[in-house]
Amino acid sequence: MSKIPTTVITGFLGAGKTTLIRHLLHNAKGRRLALIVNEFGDVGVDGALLRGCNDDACPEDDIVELANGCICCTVADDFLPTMLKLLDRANPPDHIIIETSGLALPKPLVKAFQWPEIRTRATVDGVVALIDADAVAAGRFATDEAALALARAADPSLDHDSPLEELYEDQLACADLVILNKADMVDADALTRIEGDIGKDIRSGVKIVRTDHGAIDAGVLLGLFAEAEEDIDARPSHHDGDPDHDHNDFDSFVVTGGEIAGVDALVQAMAPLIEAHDILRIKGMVAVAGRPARLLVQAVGPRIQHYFDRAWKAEESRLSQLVVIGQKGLDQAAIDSALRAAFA
Ligand SMILES: Nc1nc2c(ncn2[C@@H]2O[C@H](COP(=O)(O)OP(=O)(O)OP(=O)(O)O)[C@@H](O)[C@H]2O)c(=O)[nH]1
Repeated sequence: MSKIPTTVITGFLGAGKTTLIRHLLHNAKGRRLALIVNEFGDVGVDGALLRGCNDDACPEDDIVELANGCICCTVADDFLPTMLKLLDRANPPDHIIIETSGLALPKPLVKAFQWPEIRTRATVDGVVALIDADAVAAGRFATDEAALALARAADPSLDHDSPLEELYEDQLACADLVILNKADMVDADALTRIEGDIGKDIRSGVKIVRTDHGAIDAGVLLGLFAEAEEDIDARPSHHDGDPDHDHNDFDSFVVTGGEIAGVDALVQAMAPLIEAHDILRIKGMVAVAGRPARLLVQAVGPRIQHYFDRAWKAEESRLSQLVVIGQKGLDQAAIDSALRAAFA
């Protein structure tokens, strides 16, 4: 029996993993893909985004959400049963894609493929690290010293050895392919510089590909034949031998309410909050008073994006839910009450 290839997509919060997977679904060239989406927090924004694309190429039933934060901590309870269910299907997928939560260390997940029940039936075709060129160019979780020096000057509290940077380096060190995404937002010189920096953190032979909105050919992304679970020891990690890893350094919570008064009110509430607190990511689905469509909200660092993705369905209640993810110690009460100012 041949093993089902699985691609693990890592990448820091907001790097563009969901966007890349949407592109892949639209360009799967006849491959039957199943997706395992590891949400951070229990509001399935990425799963909803993938399902919400209203396209035949999106395999509604083949999108499985893991909502327990970190795959590596819930391997036995959550990840393994989910994998086995996919593998046991009468008509199993041709390829499985795993979107990690954006705060996940890749290595423990790859290790899960060594479990006897999985090892004989699935293999890690490749670990893909998606890098947010815009964020790295701005010196956020960059190894680039010039950018980092600039960021340091702007922010004396920036810690070079922060878990953010370790996570970034771990994702690169485990990768079989690096995708430098958001290439549209950064000039050519900066891209070349970032590639040089990334080159120091990746294993030899690993290629870097530039993308805009994750637009990469399925033939480049899938079929790397890495069998990553077999050579896991060749992939260094800051957390080798460390059973207690770092996701405890992050906080996440959900702000839930009814309708918001308007899009501007929400943006006005969010922008100063992101600046004042250690917020890495805000995303969610929002009901806007008087509007039949659902508003998707995405903030990555200081950039806030929003668009109406589809009409609310009759059976859905018009609830607004925003997931806030940040460094440990977020002032949840202050953030919650400031966001609530936007509600109708
Ligand atoms: N300009 C630009 N924006 C992008 C690109 N790729 C993604 N984005 C935007 O960046 C935001 C985050 O993208 P997502 O695909 O949700 O990122 P993610 O990695 O899945 O995020 P998490 O799951 O929260 O970690 C969205 O607003 C995207 O529209 C790109 O190449 N260029």
